[in-house]
Amino acid sequence: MVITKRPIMQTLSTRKLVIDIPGRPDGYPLNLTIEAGQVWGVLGPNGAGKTTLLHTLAGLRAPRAGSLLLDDQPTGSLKRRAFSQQVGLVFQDHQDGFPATVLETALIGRHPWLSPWQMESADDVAMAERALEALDVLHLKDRLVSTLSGGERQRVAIATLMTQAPHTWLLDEPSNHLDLHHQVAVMKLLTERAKAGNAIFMCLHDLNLAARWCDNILLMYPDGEACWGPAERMLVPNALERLYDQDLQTVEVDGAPFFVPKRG
Ligand SMILES: Nc1ncnc2c1ncn2[C@@H]1O[C@H](COP(=O)(O)OP(=O)(O)OP(=O)(O)O)[C@@H](O)[C@H]1O
Repeated sequence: MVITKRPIMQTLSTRKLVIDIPGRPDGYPLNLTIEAGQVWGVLGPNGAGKTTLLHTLAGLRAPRAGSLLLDDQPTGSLKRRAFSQQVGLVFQDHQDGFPATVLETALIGRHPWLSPWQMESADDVAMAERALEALDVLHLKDRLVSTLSGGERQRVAIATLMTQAPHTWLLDEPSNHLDLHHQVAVMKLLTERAKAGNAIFMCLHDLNLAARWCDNILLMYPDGEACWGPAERMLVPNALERLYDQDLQTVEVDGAPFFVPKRG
C-alpha cells in the first residue's frame, strides 16, 4: 500500500502579494485564497505575469512584496520537501534534463515523498502507472520522453504532477499542444481532482475552456492590475475585451458563455 502522509487539507493563500516583474509598477496586490474543491483559471494577455505568478506561488521566484501562506504558515518556513508534498507545478515548457523514459519521468513525482536515496517501491510504480493511464500515455511508458510529441509530453507532465499528488495543483497552460479530445479529457480530470478535494489553479489562453471548466477566475492586466472572483462575475464581455484589447461576440452554449473574437 502507498503510504502518503498528508496533513489535513491545506489552503494556499497570498497576502498583499506583488509579483516581481522587472521594471513594472507594483500594481494591485493579490489577496487570493486557493481552496480545496476550487478550479481557478488565470487569464491575461501575453506578458501579463501569469507564469511569474505561478512560479511565485510554487516558491521558485521571490515576490517583490507580500507573503504566501499554507494555512497560516508562511511557506518560506517550510522545508522544500514538505512544500512539494502540498503544492506542485506543471511548467509551460518541458526541457529534457537527461534522457529518461516516460515511466521514470512520472516517478520523479514521488521524490518529495521518499527519503534521500530511497528507491521507488512497487506502490510508487503502480501510482505512476495509474497516472499515466489517466492521461492516456501508459502505452508510452518505456519510450524516451525526448521522442514524444508535444501533446504526449504535456500529458506526461500532468501525469507526473498527478503522481506527486500534492494538494494544490498549479498548471501553466495545461491545454497547450493538446488536441480537442485530450483538452476535454484533461479539463475533466482536473475538475474531478477538485471534486476529490484538490485545489486547481491554472493559466489558460482559451477563454472558452475557462468559461466551461473554471469556477473562479483571476484576470491579470499587463500594468499589474488584477481582479478575481467567481467565474460568472469575471467572465463578462466588457472586462474580457479590455483584458485582451479585442472585441468579442458572446453566444450561450449549454448555459455557459462562449466567446468568439470579432473580425477586424
Ligand atoms: N527575468 C526577467 N527579466 C526581465 N523581464 C522578465 C523576466 N522574467 C519575466 N519578465 C517579463 O515579465 C513579464 C511577465 O512574464 P510572464 O512569463 O509571467 O507572462 P505571461 O502572462 O505568462 O505571458 P504569456 O501569456 O506570454 O505566457 C513579461 O513581459 C516578461 O518579458
